[in-house]
Amino acid sequence: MAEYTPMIQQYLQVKEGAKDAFLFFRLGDFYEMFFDDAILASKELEITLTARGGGGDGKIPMCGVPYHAAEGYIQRLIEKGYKVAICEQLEDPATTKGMVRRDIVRVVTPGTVMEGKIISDKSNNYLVCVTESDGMMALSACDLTTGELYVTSVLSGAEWLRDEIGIYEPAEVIGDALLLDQLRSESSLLAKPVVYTPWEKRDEELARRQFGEAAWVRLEKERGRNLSLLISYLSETQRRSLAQLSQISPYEPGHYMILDPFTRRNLELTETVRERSKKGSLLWLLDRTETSMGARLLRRRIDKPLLQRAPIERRLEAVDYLYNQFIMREDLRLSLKEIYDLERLVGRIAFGSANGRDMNALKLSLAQIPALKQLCMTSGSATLREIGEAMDECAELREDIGQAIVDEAPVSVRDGGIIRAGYHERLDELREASTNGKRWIAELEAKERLATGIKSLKIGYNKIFGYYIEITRSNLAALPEGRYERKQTLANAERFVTPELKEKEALILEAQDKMTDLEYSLFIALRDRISSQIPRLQNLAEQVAEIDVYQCLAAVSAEHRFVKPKLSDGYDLRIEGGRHPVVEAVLKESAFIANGSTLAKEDGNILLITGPNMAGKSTYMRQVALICILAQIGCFVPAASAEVPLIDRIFTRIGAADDLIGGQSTFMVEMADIQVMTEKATARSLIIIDELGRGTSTSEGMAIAQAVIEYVHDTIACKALVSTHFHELAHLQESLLGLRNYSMAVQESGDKVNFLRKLVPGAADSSYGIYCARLAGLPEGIIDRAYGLLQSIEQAAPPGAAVVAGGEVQAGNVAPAPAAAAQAESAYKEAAVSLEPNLLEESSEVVQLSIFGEEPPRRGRKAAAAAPAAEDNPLLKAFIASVRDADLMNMTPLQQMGLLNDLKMKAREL
Ligand SMILES: Nc1ncnc2c1ncn2[C@@H]1O[C@H](COP(=O)(O)OP(=O)(O)OP(=O)(O)O)[C@@H](O)[C@H]1O
Repeated sequence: MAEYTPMIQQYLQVKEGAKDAFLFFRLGDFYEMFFDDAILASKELEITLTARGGGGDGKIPMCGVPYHAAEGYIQRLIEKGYKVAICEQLEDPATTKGMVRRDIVRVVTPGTVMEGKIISDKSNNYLVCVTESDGMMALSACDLTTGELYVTSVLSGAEWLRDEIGIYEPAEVIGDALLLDQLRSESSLLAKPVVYTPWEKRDEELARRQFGEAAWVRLEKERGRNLSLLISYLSETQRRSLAQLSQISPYEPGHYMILDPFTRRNLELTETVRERSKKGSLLWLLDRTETSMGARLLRRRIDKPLLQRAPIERRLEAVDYLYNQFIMREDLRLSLKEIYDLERLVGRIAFGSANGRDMNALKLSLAQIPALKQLCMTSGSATLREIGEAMDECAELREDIGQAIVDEAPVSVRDGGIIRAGYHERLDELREASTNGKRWIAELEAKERLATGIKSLKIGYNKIFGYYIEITRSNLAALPEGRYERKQTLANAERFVTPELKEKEALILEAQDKMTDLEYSLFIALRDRISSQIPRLQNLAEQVAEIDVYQCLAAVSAEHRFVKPKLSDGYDLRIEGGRHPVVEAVLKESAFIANGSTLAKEDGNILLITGPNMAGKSTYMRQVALICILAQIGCFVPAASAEVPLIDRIFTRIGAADDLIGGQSTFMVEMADIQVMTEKATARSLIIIDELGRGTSTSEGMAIAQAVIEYVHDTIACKALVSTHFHELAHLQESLLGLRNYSMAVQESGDKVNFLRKLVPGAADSSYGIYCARLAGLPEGIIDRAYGLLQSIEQAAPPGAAVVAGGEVQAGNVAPAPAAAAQAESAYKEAAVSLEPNLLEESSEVVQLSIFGEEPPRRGRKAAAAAPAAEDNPLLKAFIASVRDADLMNMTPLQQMGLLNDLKMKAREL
């Protein structure tokens, strides 16, 4: 094989260090890409693919982008989830003999990008690092644009890692390869695509230097290991100072409520299930923050409700005070409005990309601090006073910027015009020289016009020829011969110079060069001074964000008539007049029907909710969860009154969110989730299950539902809201002391059904499914046929077969007729005798149901009568034995399901 040219060899050598990234290889005014990089980049960026000789066999694919426009192309690749390594020329080609040295100066990755569309004002851009050793797992989450760095650890647990990552919604995850493989297989759970980068290298020395010895020694071992891995990755990709990462924020997972990704999505905390948009989410309702930092903090708080009483009370105290202080809220708002994104400004200062405008934005923001501080310190809230007292105004930084930078600073920091007059003596002198020179030139122009009598004579300037005297062709005849030296001929003019003019030009240009250099170095010195104060500015940013969140939560609470929740010491949850905050907000004025909730040891901690489709069951269950979350983030809650305990974890199985997961059946996902729930839920958890057991056949679904409810009741003993279409489960209220039947009331009038959205005691007895199907616009043909079939089933069943035959709700009768278990059972027995042959299979499944639990909910008489005597049939004997020996109480629902399936297969052979 022929040898590559030295340049291509250099390229290949550099590319070795950036195998998983596009290599932007600087060649003069372009960044070029070669080989496969070029082929892929030309597709992704829609730029022309060419080829060049470079030694080797055949031509090398190549494409490129101009260096001044590279930023846009890099952003596009990052948004598509790629990485870009930028390779610069490290020597000036003009002064270098032979090949210029080139090397990678930075690798831009989705988790480390500093600018562009991917960086949204109101959310963080996290790089997450995961590690595991000696049975401990650690996770750190770092946002380079704001300088936030969180780290935590637990005893190893795959679900924990999944839940924790779900909270950060990172753009990129790095760390132990094995962990990453696991996470990758679950990445459909995350809201946005993630780039995974296995990374094993650690640099503890660097990490110690970065965070300081004092902070380092306090870190738990696995956390330290994790951060030294993170720092090694950052230093290899960023290759510059990371002054914004000055403080580590370690936290204990046990201090926060746990919300798995399903639950966060089901409850629509930060985005809606269907559109995945912020609009319609809890965050959307709550976000009245005035600053970007406030918006991000609010989001973090929603993502991590607290589990400890004292900090919740502290937050509630501030919200409570501001709730009634409209004028104070307004004053705070006006001040906050003027504050720019301090965290991101600080990020840019540390990164070295801040310009004069950023400095001014910092100055203007700092100018608001004294007023903000004063408002807090004189407030009637202890929390706000504490924040106010701790606020460092950073006044000298504001003055420093004010003295140095002009009010209307240019975008570029290299072209001058950025430093204020009077700031630096030498700069003023140079400016004077340059201004004098320019004045001299203006005078020369006037003088020469007079001397030559050419009125259109003008003195111009361009970068190539410098200053020149320009005379139009028509006036050339009037110019005395030899007055100027000819320099350049244009189509309709001649350009001239004089030695005097060139002399002045040299002076002016020299002054200008020196001026821009000096301005640049003065600016950098200022930026460095500010950079050394980053931790102070970061603290301030945090305080501003916190104040912003309090005014925001108070404003929303006041506007939507929320009340202060009482945190109960014990176990009980009592909500009066609870509302779903978002559904209420989108419904027209006071159309939302409030409902209370009592989940208490004495009054029942499981609500089994039946009711027709569309009746408001899901809304109700979500509202209870949201009220708990709101209370634990330190916000008022949508209710007439609320006493809530500290919930350690919320599990939800609601609605259509699971349909989003590819590959697995809804039912299997539900079962797997319930399996996690049985393992992780504690007595302090809240479980919400919508339409439990819906993904399988009626009888099996019902069996599973009952088994799960019994397990929650007997073993976990936590609070639970369970909705079901299986009205037959109502009988559980008799055997389970802690379970209460409730239903969503409806009112029938004629052939119309009114959804009253009112939770009433007792079970419902109809699903009004066909009615809802009509509301959804199904063709009348289908609706009529369905009613016809329903009627034939009803006729098959004798009067009173409420379970099968539908409701007894009378017009004007709010509460549904109680479908008591005894009544339902006898109705079912009657119905089973006279069922159509094609419905017999259904009834035989009921028989299998009966062998499932120790206390069968009901038996189908017909099938029972047809059963052969066991002693005549060895198969039946074995069948009965496997039922008898099954240790139901020690089985997970999944195992129970397996058993049921087994029995079903055996039953077929009988
Ligand atoms: N308390 C309420 N007050 C007023 N409107 C409500 C209330 N609860 C629910 N709604 C409205 O009723 C609609 C249906 O509610 P929801 O989805 O909770 O019903 P559901 O009983 O869970 O139905 P399905 O069983 O079909 O899922 C909601 O979109 C909402 O607009």
